[in-house]
Formats: sequence, C-alpha cells, structure tokens
Amino acid sequence: MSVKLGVPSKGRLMEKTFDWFGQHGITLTRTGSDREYAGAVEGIGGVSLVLLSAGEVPRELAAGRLHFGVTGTDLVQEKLPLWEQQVEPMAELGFGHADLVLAVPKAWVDVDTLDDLDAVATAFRTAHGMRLRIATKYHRLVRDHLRHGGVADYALVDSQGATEGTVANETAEMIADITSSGETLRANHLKVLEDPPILRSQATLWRSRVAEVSDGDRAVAAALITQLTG
Ligand SMILES: Nc1ncnc2c1ncn2[C@@H]1O[C@H](COP(=O)(O)OP(=O)(O)OP(=O)(O)O)[C@@H](O)[C@H]1O
Ligand SMILES: O=P(O)(O)OC[C@H]1O[C@H](OP(=O)(O)OP(=O)(O)O)[C@H](O)[C@@H]1O
Repeated sequence: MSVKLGVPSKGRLMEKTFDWFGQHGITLTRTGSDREYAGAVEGIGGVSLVLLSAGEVPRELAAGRLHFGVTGTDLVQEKLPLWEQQVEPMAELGFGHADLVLAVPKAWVDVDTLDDLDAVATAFRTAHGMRLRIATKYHRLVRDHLRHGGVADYALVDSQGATEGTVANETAEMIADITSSGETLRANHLKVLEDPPILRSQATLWRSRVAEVSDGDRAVAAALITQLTG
C-alpha cells in the first residue's frame, strides 16, 4: 500500500502545484514520455503520485481512491454535495484564484444585479414563451445561488468549455463561469453582475475523510501533512 496523492495532470494547475510541493521539500515529477501520465515523488517515502484531470479529483477523494488531492474549491463544491463530510481542506495553495460569476451581455443596460435579472427573466419568458437560458458547467452551485436570490424563470444549458461563446452562438442568453482576469468575458462582450460572486475559488490541498489508511500508511500520511502544513 501507499498514500495516494492526486494532482492535476496538465497546464497551469499542474506546474504551480509541482512548484508549491517543491517549496515544501517534496519534488513531484512527470516521468516517461511527454504524453505519459506517470509521476514520481521524492523527498518523502511511501507516497505515490496519481496524475488526473482537476475535475476528477473530487470524485476520487470522495470514493476513497485518493488520500490527498489538489484541485479548486469550485470543483469540490460543485461535484460533491456533501463535500464537508467527504473531504477536509488542508491548505490553500495561493494560486488558481477564480470567481464563479453570472455574466450577461454588455448590451443589457438595465441588468446589473440579481434583482434586475429576476425581472428580466420573467419578462423574457412572457415575451419569448421560453425560459432564459444560462450556460454553465456549475449546475449545482448556480441553481443554489439563484434559488437563494429568488430567481426562478431560467433554464440551465450545459457547457463544458468555451462557455463565454454560447451567447454569441445563440445557444444561451447569459452564462455562469469562472473568471480570473476578466479578459475572456470582455472579449465576448459580457459583463459580470454587480452582486458578490457565487463562489471565490483557489487551488487547495484536500484530504479524503473516507479513504482507508492502512496501519503502515498512517505515519506516512501524518509526515506528509506535517511537511506540507506544519
Ligand atoms: N483562468 C483561470 N484562472 C485561474 N484559475 C482557473 C482558470 N480557469 C480555471 N481555473 C481553475 O483551475 C481548476 C481547473 O479547471 P479546469 O476547468 O481546467 O478543470 P478540468 O475541467 O478538470 O480540466 P480538464 O478536464 O481540461 O483537465 C478549477 O478549479 C478552476 O477554478
Ligand atoms: O478571466 P480569464 O482570465 O479570461 O479566465 C477565464 C477563462 O478561463 C477558464 O477557461 P479555460 O482556459 O480553462 O478553458 P475552458 O473554457 O475550456 O474551460 C474559464 O472557463 C474562462 O473561460
């Protein structure tokens, strides 16, 4: 057995995660060819590295197949309805900052808040005989947020990428997505509602509350926590 650590397998998140572990004396490396998802851990024994999509880390932690994992708060809260019972945040890593926001076309000059959106959504349904469509991959978080905000006349449209393009493509009237610099929203002629974001996310180290830890692995897990957070 070994302690399993799951880390995003590509892109910005992987590189910054590798850097963060390096700063804590643990070297993570991708091994094999450029395209092979195999990894190695140096600086602590008994830990094996699993490289996987950031979006799959929450499920693997909740299933107990990973003991520790790095991914964004947004993905954990979206994918795990009972996240507080399934995972424990061990450290915020200080990168991967992004806000989950609602954004509407810049041309909607009368819509700046959730209250405005509520009025427009109702008027939209009356005028068009269909619900206003919101493109997103964050279905659960958006539904909860709109329910609390009292907005009911809408339909979610699933969008797993390039979500800002759905408005120009006429598959949705507005979107809910993460934004960091705001450039993608601006480039697609969208503006963020003025209310606080649905969620402020950053890359976080999580511990699975359900993964079984063998007697042999217990000391390794404790040493890893001390080295990373002590
Ligand atoms: N522009 C950005 N700036 C900062 N953080 C971002 C940005 N885009 C995404 N993130 C964060 O990075 C994490 C991974 O997001 P991403 O959508 O790339 O995951 P994914 O869908 O699992 O990726 P893939 O399936 O392509 O591996 C999320 O927690 C997200 O909040
Ligand atoms: O505010 P910005 O700095 O412009 O960043 C926001 C963009 O970054 C993410 O997309 P990503 O690059 O992960 O691609 P995706 O659209 O395929 O999810 C996110 O979905 C936004 O589209």
